[in-house]
Amino acid sequence: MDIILKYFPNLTDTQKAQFAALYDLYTDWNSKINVISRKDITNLYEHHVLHSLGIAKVINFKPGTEVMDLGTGGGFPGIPLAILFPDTHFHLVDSIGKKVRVATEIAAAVGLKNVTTRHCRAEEEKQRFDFVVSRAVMPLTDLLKIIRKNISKEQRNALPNGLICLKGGELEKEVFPVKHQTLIHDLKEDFTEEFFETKKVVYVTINGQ
Ligand SMILES: C[S@@+](CC[C@H](N)C(=O)[O-])C[C@H]1O[C@@H](n2cnc3c(N)ncnc32)[C@H](O)[C@@H]1O
Repeated sequence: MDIILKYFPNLTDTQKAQFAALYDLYTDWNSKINVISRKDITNLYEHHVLHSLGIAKVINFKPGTEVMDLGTGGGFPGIPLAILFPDTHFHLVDSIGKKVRVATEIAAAVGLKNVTTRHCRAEEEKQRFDFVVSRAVMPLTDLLKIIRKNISKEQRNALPNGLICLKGGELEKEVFPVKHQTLIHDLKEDFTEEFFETKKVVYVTINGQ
């Protein structure tokens, strides 16, 4: 938990309590339904919570922003972002029902009013959003095909609407075929821990329909 305060020192007491509650909640739910690698649970704050918050180093969502987390699993990056941005709405989607249940239960347990969840394939989700976020789900070009229908035309943030995903390692081959305007942000510039050495945030601008 200290690592969250190290990089996000201005949290309210409510946010601190919500982040602190995640450890016991994920430890308990993960023992029943696997949403993160069991041996990685002790690294929850660094590898999962802080990694998810890496998106906040690229964009500060304005109040009223609508975001979909595609392939949220047990709630990453959606739940940590929903704690950090209480005035932004996060819609968490996953095709595996029991994982969605974990995300739903944890969001309710920490009292998040800005989160909705849905058990479906993202291909079936027709709602529109300002941004889609995603971590460890599918290659960039496949994500772009699915979410084109979901990005709204209306702009309300400093950055144009689009896709923001967390990626690791060698990205050249994945980004090269993407025809849209793309920005790659190295998380090692923000977070000094070795885990972030190869971690990146990829932001792709999408012209909404
Ligand atoms: C490796 S997990 C990552 C989960 C979470 N984003 C995280 O970082 O912990 C990939 C998730 O994407 C989901 N997924 C894959 N394709 C999907 C699709 N077309 N629609 C919705 N969810 C999908 C899977 O069910 C799985 O839960």
